[in-house]
Amino acid sequence: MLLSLKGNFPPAILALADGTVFIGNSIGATGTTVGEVVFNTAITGYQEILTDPSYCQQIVTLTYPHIGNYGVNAEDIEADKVHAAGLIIKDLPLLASNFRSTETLSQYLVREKTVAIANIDTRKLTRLLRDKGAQNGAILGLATGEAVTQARIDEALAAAKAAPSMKGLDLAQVVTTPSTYTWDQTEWKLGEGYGKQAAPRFHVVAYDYGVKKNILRMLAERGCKLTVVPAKTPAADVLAMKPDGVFLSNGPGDPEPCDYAIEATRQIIDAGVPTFGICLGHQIMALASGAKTFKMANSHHGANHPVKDLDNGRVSITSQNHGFAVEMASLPATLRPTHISLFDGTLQGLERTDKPAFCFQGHPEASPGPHDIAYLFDRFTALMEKK
Ligand SMILES: NC(=O)CC[C@H](N)C(=O)O
Repeated sequence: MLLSLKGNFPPAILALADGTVFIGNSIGATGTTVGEVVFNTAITGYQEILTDPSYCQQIVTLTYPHIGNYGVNAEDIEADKVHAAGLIIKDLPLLASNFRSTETLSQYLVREKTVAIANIDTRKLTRLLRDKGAQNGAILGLATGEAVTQARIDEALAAAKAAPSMKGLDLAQVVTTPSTYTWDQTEWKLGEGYGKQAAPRFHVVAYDYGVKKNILRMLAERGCKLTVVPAKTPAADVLAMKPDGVFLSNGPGDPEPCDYAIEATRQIIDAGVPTFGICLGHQIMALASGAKTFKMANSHHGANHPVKDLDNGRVSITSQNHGFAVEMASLPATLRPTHISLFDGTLQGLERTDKPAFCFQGHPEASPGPHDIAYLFDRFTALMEKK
């Protein structure tokens, strides 16, 4: 039997901007955190989710009830630190058991200074978020010996209400790398760990708007030598490197205020360089091509989202993490829809009809999630090959 750790952890308060309050236990750092509360339906991959830079200023609720059961390790990371603003779970199992585990989830959260709450009704919270749409929240992780008082609840409510709206926030420039670096790590293999790219066939410049490491690994695995550049690098600097292709990464926040990225992407695509964008990169490519984006009422976060390839009717189960989307009705003649979500019909993939450029809203790099749509990375190398 998995024993709940209730009682061994100090209390924590979760308050939503609409006034809803949940009382649970603090399983991470002591203190207050605020952010947009979203729910993710993946059943594994909590460490990849916590470290995904696209979760900057978002508090993640995991709908799967047992989180922490296989511990954490030094390898399953998508960035060098936790980026999620906080974590909400139902049950933290007493035992963390896995041959790769080096630490428990709780120890990791404390070390990463991440505020987290357990032992709340995550089903109730998820239904509320689904019915009312995205909203801000705050978690107060109390210290041992501290009690939940009306004053602390009011403090949490005030923090939730004061949190900034995700709409209009440019967070790519907050999480991007401060300087250019090269990347040669390839995909993880059982018994071997991560590999090293030895014989590159292509030089790809990757714009880092909050890039997940597994994207870089999957590109390196396919023969790409990577130069990762800061989000605000001008197109001229990138074109001067004479890349075979340019990659536009995932990232947090609203794509619309990222005018520097939209302008650079326009110039790179105009120059005819093969270009591939994922998630925020997909939205930026769409904006650079004349389409519009909008904030979704129900964002997509999970590892089980069906997406249809409109060219062949094939359905892939995909990993998703976005709160904005490209408006189908806004597509100019030069943008062709290639994929749609079978959950809500929203746009999932686009291709330029006049240039070698395409993009995807979900996450072909998975991490966590299924690998069904990894073929998009091969499509990118094929585009560079052709060129
Ligand atoms: N994972 C991402 O790149 C997310 C893109 C964007 N921040 C959104 O929420 O839609």
